[in-house]
Amino acid sequence: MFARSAVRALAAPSSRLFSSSAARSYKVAVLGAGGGIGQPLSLLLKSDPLVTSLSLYDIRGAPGVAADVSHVDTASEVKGYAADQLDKALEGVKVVVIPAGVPRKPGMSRDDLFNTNASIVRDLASAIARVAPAALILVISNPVNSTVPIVAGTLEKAGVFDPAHLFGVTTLDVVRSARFLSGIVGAQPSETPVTVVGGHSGPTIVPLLSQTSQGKNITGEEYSALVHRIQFGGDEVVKAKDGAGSATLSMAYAGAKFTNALLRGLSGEKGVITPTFVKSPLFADKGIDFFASNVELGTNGVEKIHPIGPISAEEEKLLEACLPELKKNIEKGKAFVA
Ligand SMILES: NC(=O)C1=CN([C@@H]2O[C@H](COP(=O)(O)OP(=O)(O)OC[C@H]3O[C@@H](n4cnc5c(N)ncnc54)[C@H](O)[C@@H]3O)[C@@H](O)[C@H]2O)C=CC1
Ligand SMILES: O=C([O-])CC(=O)C(=O)O
Repeated sequence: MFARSAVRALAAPSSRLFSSSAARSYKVAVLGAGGGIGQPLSLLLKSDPLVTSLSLYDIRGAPGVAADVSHVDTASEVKGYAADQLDKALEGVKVVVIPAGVPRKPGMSRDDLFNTNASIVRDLASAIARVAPAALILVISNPVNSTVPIVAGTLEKAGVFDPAHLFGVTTLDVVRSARFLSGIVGAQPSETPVTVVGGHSGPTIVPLLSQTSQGKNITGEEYSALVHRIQFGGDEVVKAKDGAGSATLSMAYAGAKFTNALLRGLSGEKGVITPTFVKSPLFADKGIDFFASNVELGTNGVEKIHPIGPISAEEEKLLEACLPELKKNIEKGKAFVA
């Protein structure tokens, strides 16, 4: 994000986090903008040159966040909306990012958030279906394995579901994998990208280290420890925050990174490929119709869902453990909407 020269960094808001070769620009809404993720995410989106207009909504605090963020010296417009202004916040929006909902406390699983977050996400999806049915929707709220099917089901009921427009944001797993692997092999994280497939909770997070030149030689205990750290990176933060919530800053970074990738794809940039949790044919024969894998992002959102490719025997085992859990999470989300 920050260039080596401080002067250049201040003068040029575009950065490594936000690459942009495109001339188009977009109105983006953040629902849950007052929260731990929502605030830094709104700040980062204000710095993204592809975002022309930011619409910040929360049941509390969004106008204040908007006033604050609006002073950042990039050209985009920022408006904040109070609890009773959801429809207004969604007017004319191209992309909606949803970090609304409660986070974990120590001892909780992501699934323990279902009872609170399922209805929050459903109600927001209903409003999107009504006001901005063509918007692309990025779901951050946990449990992602269930909230994405809830949004899909809600849009389906309203007759406006477009599978190319709905994404579960699993970028934090990708960010963590690159960072943790880089630390082990002593390289830059940009040199250690890892494709992460499956879902977004514990054993459903499947990093494909064998597909990377830097990761494929990691074996034995070191391999097991790295996979465990990637799968349970969220717990590491929940524990360290000791009751004050879960990952917010790294998630805001990951959310802004994924949003920028999506906007670049929408703008016509070719070859924008990143893992994300989408309606997917890859394991549909096993009754699993949402799955994270590499997805090419294009002018209409999902352009192409890539197969997972060749994987190691260990990764076959990880996938075996992932699928039944993921299926259960997806079915729980579907049942909630049905
Ligand atoms: N996908 C991922 O990788 C990650 C997902 N998360 C999830 O993101 C969610 C948010 O986490 P935090 O920002 O830390 O929580 P937070 O509690 O700090 O913020 C949540 C915000 O949502 C707002 N909110 C609640 N109901 C709402 C509604 N109906 N409409 C609009 N806003 C509403 C709250 O007022 C609050 O400002 C959690 O579910 C958490 O588990 C967190 C980290 C990573
Ligand atoms: O762990 C949590 O609850 C938040 C999250 O999804 C993550 O940090 O990956």
